[in-house]
Amino acid sequence: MSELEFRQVSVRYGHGRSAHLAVDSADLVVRGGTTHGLVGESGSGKSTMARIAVGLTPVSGGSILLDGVDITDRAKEARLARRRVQMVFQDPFSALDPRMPIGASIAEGLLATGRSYSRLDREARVHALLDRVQIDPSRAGESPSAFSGGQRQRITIARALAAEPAVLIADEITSALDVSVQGVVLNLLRDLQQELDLTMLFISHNLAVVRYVSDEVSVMRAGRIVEHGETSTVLAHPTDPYTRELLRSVPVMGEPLELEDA
Ligand SMILES: Nc1ncnc2c1ncn2[C@@H]1O[C@H](COP(=O)(O)OP(=O)(O)OP(=O)(O)O)[C@@H](O)[C@H]1O
Repeated sequence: MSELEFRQVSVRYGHGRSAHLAVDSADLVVRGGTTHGLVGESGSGKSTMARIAVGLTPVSGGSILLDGVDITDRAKEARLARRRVQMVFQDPFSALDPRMPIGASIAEGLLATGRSYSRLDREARVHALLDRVQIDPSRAGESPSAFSGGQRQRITIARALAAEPAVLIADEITSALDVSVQGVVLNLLRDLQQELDLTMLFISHNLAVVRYVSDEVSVMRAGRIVEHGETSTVLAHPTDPYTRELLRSVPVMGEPLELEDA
C-alpha cells in the first residue's frame, strides 16, 4: 500500500503583479490503503492539489512523495513513480476522446504499466476492467456517445485502473452526474478502494459525499490546509472556524449538518 505525501507544497499561477498563490505551504498525507477527503469552497486550491500530484501543473515549492520518492522531480525514477498516480476527472464527457471506442481508451491506460501486452492479453484486460465497473464488455467497440454520464464516469475509472495505480485521485467525480447515479459511482469507488487496497485522495465540495467515502479529511481554505483529522471527528467537532462555517453553509442531503458545540 502506497503513501502519498504533500510536503510544504506551494503553487503560484502567473507572474509579477498578477501572480496568485493557489496553494500555500500545504501539508497533507494520504495514508496507504485509505481514502483522504479534501474539501473546501470553490477556488480554495483543491483541483490544483490534484493536478500537481499527476504532473499536470508544476509546483513552485515543496515536494510530493510517493513512498518516499519525490514525484515532482524530473529524474526517470520520479517519472515512472508518477505514472502510478492516476486521476479521474470531474467531467466524464470531456475526459474520453469522442472518436475513440471506449475499449481503445481503456487500452491506452495499460501503457502506463510499462508492460507490453499481446493483442489478446490487451483485449482480455480491457474486458475484465469493463466487467469490473459493470459495463457490458461486448460494448468495448462503441464510442463514448453511446453511454450515459454515469456509465462514462465508470469507463474513466476503468481507464485509470488499467494503469494499475498505487494512488487514485478523484476530483469532483460525481458533481457532473445526476443525483440518481452518484451513489452507483461512489459505491463502485468504495468497493474498488477496499478490494485493491488503493490509496485515494477524494476531492469534493460536497461534505455528504466526502463523509461517505473518506477515512480522514483535510479542509482547504485560500490555498492552505486549515484542519485535518479523522472524518468523523473533524465533521462532528470542527476546531477551525472556517470548517464550522463550511459545515453550516453547505447543505448535506438537503439538511444542514448537526454540529455539536465545541
Ligand atoms: N491555470 C490557472 N491559471 C491561473 N489561475 C488559476 C489556474 N487554475 C486555477 N487558478 C486559480 O487558483 C485558485 C485555486 O483554483 P483550484 O481550481 O485549484 O480551486 P478548487 O478549490 O479546485 O476550486 P473549484 O472547486 O471551483 O474547482 C483559484 O483562485 C483559481 O482561480
